[in-house]
Amino acid sequence: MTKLSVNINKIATLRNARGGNVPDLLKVAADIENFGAEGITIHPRPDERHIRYQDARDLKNIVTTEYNIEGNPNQKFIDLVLTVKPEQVTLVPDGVDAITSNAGWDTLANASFLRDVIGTFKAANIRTSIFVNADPKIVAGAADTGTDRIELYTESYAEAFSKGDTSGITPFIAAAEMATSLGLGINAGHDLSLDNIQYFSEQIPNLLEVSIGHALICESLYFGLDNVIKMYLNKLK
Ligand SMILES: CC(=O)[C@@H](O)[C@H](O)COP(=O)(O)O
Ligand SMILES: NCC(=O)COP(=O)(O)O
Repeated sequence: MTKLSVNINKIATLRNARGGNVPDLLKVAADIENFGAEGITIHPRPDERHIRYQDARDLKNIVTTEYNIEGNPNQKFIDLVLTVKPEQVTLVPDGVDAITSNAGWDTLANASFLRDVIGTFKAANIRTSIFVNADPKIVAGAADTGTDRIELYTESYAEAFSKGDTSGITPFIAAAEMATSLGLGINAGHDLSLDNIQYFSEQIPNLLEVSIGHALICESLYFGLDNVIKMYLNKLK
């Protein structure tokens, strides 16, 4: 059974566009859970262009499912996560000026840094995940850091799938098999959508969780949040 965690960055983007509190991020998060989502994901970025650090703290009192905070582990992010204590933290190596996440960790080159950060979060009883490309060597490097899970960076799969090419799944199957053989849990995310999610979840063994934001909010413009969440849950059965 694969859990659906809804990334609510785009709700914060919409709210910030007018400077007020519409839509109310906390109410939307609670509604998303009531509609059936099994987790809430946020990705506070240093410029707070969507999720603000205060949002991350406020959501702690609202989220009753699984709370997942993603981000690049600079000291401010580490302090935030240790204060909020979500169920899961996902480490993403995003540049400050990147428009969105655009790479997974090189777990070999950053082994000692990642080991330290993972150790800090695990000592606080927070489950850890590392965002990685679908590469068995990189997955093996992630296992060496002591992380609980990896998050497979699915952009390349989504891009190929949108052109009718399902062979983009092949490296993800190899990476997932490596993860399972090393005892790592498997999450996935980035550019997953109603179009590509079912094939991905059917092909990837032991997929524990997907986090989906951009496409899910876009699809909700046409079908409504409640319907879209149920459509995802149906495809993940
Ligand atoms: C980690 C990841 O894959 C991202 O998709 C992410 O959390 C989205 O971030 P933005 O909403 O800032 O594009
Ligand atoms: N971890 C991926 C995520 O939270 C959402 O990514 P996207 O669906 O906004 O591309």
